[in-house]
Amino acid sequence: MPLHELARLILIPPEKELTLESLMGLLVHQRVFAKCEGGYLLTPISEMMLSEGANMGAFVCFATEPSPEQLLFTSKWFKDTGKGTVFQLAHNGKQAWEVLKEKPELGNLANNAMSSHSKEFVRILVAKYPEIFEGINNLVDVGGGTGSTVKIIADSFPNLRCTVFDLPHVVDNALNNDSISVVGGDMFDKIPPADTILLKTVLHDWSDEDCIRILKKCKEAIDSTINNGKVIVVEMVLDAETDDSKETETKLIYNLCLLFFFG
Ligand SMILES: C[S@@+](CC[C@H](N)C(=O)[O-])C[C@H]1O[C@@H](n2cnc3c(N)ncnc32)[C@H](O)[C@@H]1O
Repeated sequence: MPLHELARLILIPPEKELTLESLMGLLVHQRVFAKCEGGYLLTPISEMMLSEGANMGAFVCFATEPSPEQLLFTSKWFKDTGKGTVFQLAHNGKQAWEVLKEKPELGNLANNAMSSHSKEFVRILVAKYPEIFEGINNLVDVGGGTGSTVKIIADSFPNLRCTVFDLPHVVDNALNNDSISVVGGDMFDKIPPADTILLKTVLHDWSDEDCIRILKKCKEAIDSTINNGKVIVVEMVLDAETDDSKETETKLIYNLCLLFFFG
């Protein structure tokens, strides 16, 4: 795409086109775009930010909000011997989930980031590892956000009854349809009963002690009369066909986000 066309599409006034060109130069240097004779091309990095597929753009928006200067706390955090996260240091000790509740616009960014992650990675999960879901009747996706993950699972396995379980203000925005139940609550109190519990990109947010508390609640939720009950833990899905640089960038963006929000 030529520069002037790009400027026109993203509503940059002509007097700022020169600055846009400098910015594009920097982004070309960082391999976010490539330069060709007629203008600029997408690279594997910018392809990841297209709205279809693994839209890491939503992740970048989340990781750089509410304000980049908070990243300055990272240096302080490394030197600090306290137990909190970078995010807590920048927010008077409050945990990320509390602040996401208090600031709905930031909460929406977080939910969109997770949802875009799910759309790509759960699609790979159900296509490449269908055996994980075979033989199960009902599944609760704990910390399932607004339900993108269970939607893909329910569409792929129509006989499976799926529930999305998350904090009440999060599931308020969840998809609600015949194949999916929506339950609001706190996983540290009680998880709805099921024969299978899914924890996708949830445990990494918590300390070892908290993970043990969550896993004990999962065990309580699985009916003891079922002998094939299970907990499925998904942290990272790798697709053998995925371009190496894409995979590296995905991990980088993801890990930066984790470092900042969850320590
Ligand atoms: C990193 S997100 C993962 C979302 C989703 N599993 C996914 O992969 O798209 C973690 C989720 O845990 C939820 N969560 C945090 N504390 C929770 C709690 N005490 N009980 C239930 N869900 C909680 C958050 O609201 C958020 O949706």
